[in-house]
Amino acid sequence: MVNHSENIQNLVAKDTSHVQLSTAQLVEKSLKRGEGRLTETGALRAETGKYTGRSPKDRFIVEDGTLKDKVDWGEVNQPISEEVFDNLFTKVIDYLGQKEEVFVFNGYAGADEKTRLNLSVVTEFSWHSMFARTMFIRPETKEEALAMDAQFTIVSAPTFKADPETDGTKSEAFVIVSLEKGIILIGGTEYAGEMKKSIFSIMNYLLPEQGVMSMHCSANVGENKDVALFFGLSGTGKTTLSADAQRELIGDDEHGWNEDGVFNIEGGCYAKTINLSPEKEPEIFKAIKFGSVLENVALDDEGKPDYDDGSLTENTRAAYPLDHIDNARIPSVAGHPNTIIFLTADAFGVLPPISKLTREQAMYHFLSGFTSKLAGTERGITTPQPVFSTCFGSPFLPLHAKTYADMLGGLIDKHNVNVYLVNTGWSGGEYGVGKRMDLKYTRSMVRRAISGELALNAFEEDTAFGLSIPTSVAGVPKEILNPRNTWVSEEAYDEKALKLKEAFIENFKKFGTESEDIAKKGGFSL
Ligand SMILES: Nc1ncnc2c1ncn2[C@@H]1O[C@H](COP(=O)(O)OP(=O)(O)O)[C@@H](O)[C@H]1O
Ligand SMILES: C=C(OP(=O)(O)O)C(=O)O
Ligand SMILES: [Mn+2]
Repeated sequence: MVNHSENIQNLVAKDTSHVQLSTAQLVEKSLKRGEGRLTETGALRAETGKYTGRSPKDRFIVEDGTLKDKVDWGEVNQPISEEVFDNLFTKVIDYLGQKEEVFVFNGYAGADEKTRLNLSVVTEFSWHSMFARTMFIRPETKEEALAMDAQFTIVSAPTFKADPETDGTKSEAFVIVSLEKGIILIGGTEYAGEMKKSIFSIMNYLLPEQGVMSMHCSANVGENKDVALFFGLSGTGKTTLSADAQRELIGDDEHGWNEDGVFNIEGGCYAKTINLSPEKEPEIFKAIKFGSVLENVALDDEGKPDYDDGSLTENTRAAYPLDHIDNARIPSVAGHPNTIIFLTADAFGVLPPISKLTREQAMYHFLSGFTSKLAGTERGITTPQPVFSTCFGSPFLPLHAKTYADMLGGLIDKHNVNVYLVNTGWSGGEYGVGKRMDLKYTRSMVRRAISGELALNAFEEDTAFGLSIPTSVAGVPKEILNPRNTWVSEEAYDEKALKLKEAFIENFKKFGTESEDIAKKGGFSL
């Protein structure tokens, strides 16, 4: 029998383990160990080698007895046996035990104290500890951190490579969650995003059990306490659109919604930095300074980042604590949302840039989760891949999609929320022909949706999907509002739109006959 907690405690208690180092100490350590370099604004920059995005095929959940019926097993939540887990756990602990030093960060997931999770993150790399310190919620004092009892522990050993033949993994990399033991074991990959997204997956398991909705969305709040949520799969614009000088940022990626309102799960943001510019995304650009971590961003000899350089990956990243954003709300808690925006990056270029959804359409589109996987975010994705990612976050959902959809439906009704579908993807033709929607237009549309101004406008129904498209939006050229007008050929548009509609219908079959009603009311039945 492996005593997991004793093993972890012994590792943490070693003289050579650094527990709860300050940001300055972690930066110094990282530089001394040759893990990274400083940028001209004092950010720490690291490269992650072969793995520059998440590796979903290497992600597993231990099939413990008590979980069998709860987890939605399949391609996303791949089962792995306790035996395989224990064997790898022992190897990884031994491996880390032989290292000259390891790093430990203790903190929280969840800004709501009633449901927050105590975390411990044990890492081989100093810069990974810095990432954890940046992304999770920091205890106020070191004493508080040292006194914590972890409910979940991440053990990360990126230079430990599994042997699929003997270790029972699919490759050298693995991200294995044991919900029962409260352990996440990561090896073979240096991409830091695995750590934050595995904790998110766990919160998506734990929060619904406590009656709290968990969501893959960003959130911000305006002067009038009007809260907006932006759901979307990776790269669709959650981080970019939630950073808005006119509104307080609650968080950029992971939130809970309880009887008091919404709260952030994290303490930091994780922005994509490809083509980042101070003109288009000033808040994010300014947030990258001492205390931030850059991943796979090109750096010249003088330490100046070149954000246009995607030679290491399209998925270049910046992690920064929430307080690097001027108008961040800390603690990151706010009231109930008035507006929900579903972000989709439609690579076919057929969905309107903004449309207002009825309650039924909202349920249908939430369950469908149509969007694209964008280049670099997952291993092997180099061009946008259309995908149905249920709840706009299927890679992170351990439970059945209906659990989340039912909760959201109930909350939308109770709080009378306006829901919009926003296409941040292609316009004027599909990927390769048209171009990505102009960010400044998306921002204008989103601002007007949130202010309530848009709901008062006149709408027309689109021919393909029955969506309500506003006939005008201040600051946005009229002709881009209905995508049919932006294509060179209307026939070509109609053909592509019909294909997408058929794909929607086909995809929805997986939700079974009990969901037929949702499809019918959402306007998607044959
Ligand atoms: N119309 C648009 N809306 C939102 N983002 C856009 C748009 N056009 C281009 N982008 C770019 O797409 C990326 C969106 O990424 P990000 O906001 O980090 O997504 P997420 O947080 O959902 O993963 C950014 O690099 C942003 O500059
Ligand atoms: C970190 C990620 O999420 P996002 O792009 O949604 O910020 C990810 O998908 O690896
Ligand atoms: Mn993001």
